[in-house]
Amino acid sequence: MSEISKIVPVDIEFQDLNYVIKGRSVKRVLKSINGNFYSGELTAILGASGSGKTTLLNILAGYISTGVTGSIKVNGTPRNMKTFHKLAAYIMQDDLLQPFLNVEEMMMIAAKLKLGDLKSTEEKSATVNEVLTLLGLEKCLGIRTEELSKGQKKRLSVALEMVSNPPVIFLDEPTSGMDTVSAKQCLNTFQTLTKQGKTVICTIHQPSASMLQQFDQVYFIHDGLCVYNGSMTNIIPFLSTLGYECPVTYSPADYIVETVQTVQDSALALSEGIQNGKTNQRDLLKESLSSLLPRLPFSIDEDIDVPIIDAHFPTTFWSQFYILSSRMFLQLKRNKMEIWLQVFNHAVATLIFVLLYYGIGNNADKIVFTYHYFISTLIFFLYTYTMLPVVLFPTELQLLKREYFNRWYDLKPYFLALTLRGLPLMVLLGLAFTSTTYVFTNQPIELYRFVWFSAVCILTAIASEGLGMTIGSVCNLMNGSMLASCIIAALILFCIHGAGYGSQISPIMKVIMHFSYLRVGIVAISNAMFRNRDSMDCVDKQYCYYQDPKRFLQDLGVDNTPCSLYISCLIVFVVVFKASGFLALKYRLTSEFSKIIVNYTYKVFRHR
Ligand SMILES: Nc1ncnc2c1ncn2[C@@H]1O[C@H](COP(=O)(O)OP(=O)(O)OP(=O)(O)O)[C@@H](O)[C@H]1O
Repeated sequence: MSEISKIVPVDIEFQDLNYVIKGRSVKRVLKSINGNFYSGELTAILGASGSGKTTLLNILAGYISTGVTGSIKVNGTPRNMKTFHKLAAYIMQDDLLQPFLNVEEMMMIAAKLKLGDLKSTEEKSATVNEVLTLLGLEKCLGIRTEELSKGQKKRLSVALEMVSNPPVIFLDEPTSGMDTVSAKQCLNTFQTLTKQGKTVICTIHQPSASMLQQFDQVYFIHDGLCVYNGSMTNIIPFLSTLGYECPVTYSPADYIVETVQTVQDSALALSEGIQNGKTNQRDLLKESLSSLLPRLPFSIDEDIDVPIIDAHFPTTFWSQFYILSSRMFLQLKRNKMEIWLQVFNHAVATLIFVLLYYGIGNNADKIVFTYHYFISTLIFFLYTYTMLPVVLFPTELQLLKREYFNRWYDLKPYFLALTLRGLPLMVLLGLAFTSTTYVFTNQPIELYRFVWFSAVCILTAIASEGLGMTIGSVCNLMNGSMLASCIIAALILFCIHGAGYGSQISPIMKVIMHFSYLRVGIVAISNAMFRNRDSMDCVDKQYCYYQDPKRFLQDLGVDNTPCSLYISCLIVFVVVFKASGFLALKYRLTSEFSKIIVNYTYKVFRHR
């Protein structure tokens, strides 16, 4: 028997399921609903927009847990999320696929991450081919994901999860945006999966009558209540018993949705008639066939066919890191546009800096301009590397969501791979920028000064990337851009405050200013570049105040602290911002983590 046809039947049952959102007002999205979804069946959750379909799917898949009460059972035993995660795959509505990779590469990466280190490459390749053939994608092997049609993309999303052969598949509106033919093809695919004994549950928005015939079970929701639960063929008799006659020209599904919205109290009547989902108007034949399949309780790990190596994941930390790094570097290599844009950005900036500050480096009359050059350089690195993740990370998050939620890998190896991905280009372009501008602005040709200067610039860039990642993880593009601009402005203000009047800066203000890593950077650069230096060139030596650059350092309020201390301080900033980026990402992706923070904050304020 082939790998993917070995399946354990999984039934899902939920009772008295409530979901309450506590925002500005309390909203009860699901109201004590009940239901049973069976293995080997294709189930649709239906209802008007805003009725609660996605919410129910999210709760059943375990994507939402805060604010949920009621019981969810898997094969008769209470759902254990740790085990259930290994049984189920969740394909979200706005699932994005990794760009710049072809179908075969995507599938092999999924296989490497999901099938673990215990299976050979040949075995993984065989599974990939089998899944692709099953989902009708065998001819798309070399096609890049962005060139696939909407239907092919959705099938690829399913194929990626199918690699580990999950017995339960949740899909949020898998046919939205497709024409009827593609939508029916997609549903045919899901029917094929149910024939292997899988439990396939999806939400569907406005399905055609012929599409509905493909479902074994339909579950209608209206305003958080279940208004029908059973087979399509039993809808009309059920409605009839409650006094609602569906006209012959009407699709029963449209009739239910319209009736509950337009006829007063009909939703309550239907909900009572179906006991809010407790009753299931199933086909008797299916019921008796389904009862023949043995159901195992899923309380122990041995029930699952996926090897578990790293407590929760099929592969070790370093395998995950290696696979993810390889994928990221392959994508970076193919994303020529991103590389060229960064090269262009640095080249234009270099040109502007050279034109603005050409040859001034040893000129005491122009020492203020030299200082401007240092500050502008830091601002360039701050701005570029903060804004890049703020702009790009919200999309990256969408890509990350499905893979992380479906337990392909842990966040730590992903974050490490992501951090290292941009580093070579950042260092290369950064050094090209600093060395060119350093030479053309005529700074002292002394290795240690150049090394300090470049080190501060690169560390500023890395810290800024961490800052940008933190903002990009918790904010969307618009809010993130605004927040980043405010933070950048504050960092610059604290950096340049009191320049020229250094002796007048109060000691407290000096301490506060060091919370801006830009300030730490500029102090480090000023020290490295102006201290222990020969007299600078002057046009008029008699009135050349800054001939000894030490005076300039005094006016800037820069004391004699060793440069290495400032570099250490910058490294601390790098660590803090990277850690905050990681925590922000975890907060965004893990509802449990968000819950811990919310509870902790609540406790702190309650005890005050
Ligand atoms: N985070 C949230 N905050 C406030 N209200 C929410 C939140 N999530 C969902 N809701 C509300 O819960 C209700 C159900 O939302 P849900 O997304 O489940 O509907 P749906 O039936 O899937 O709709 P659609 O077909 O348009 O996607 C809606 O009224 C929605 O406004």
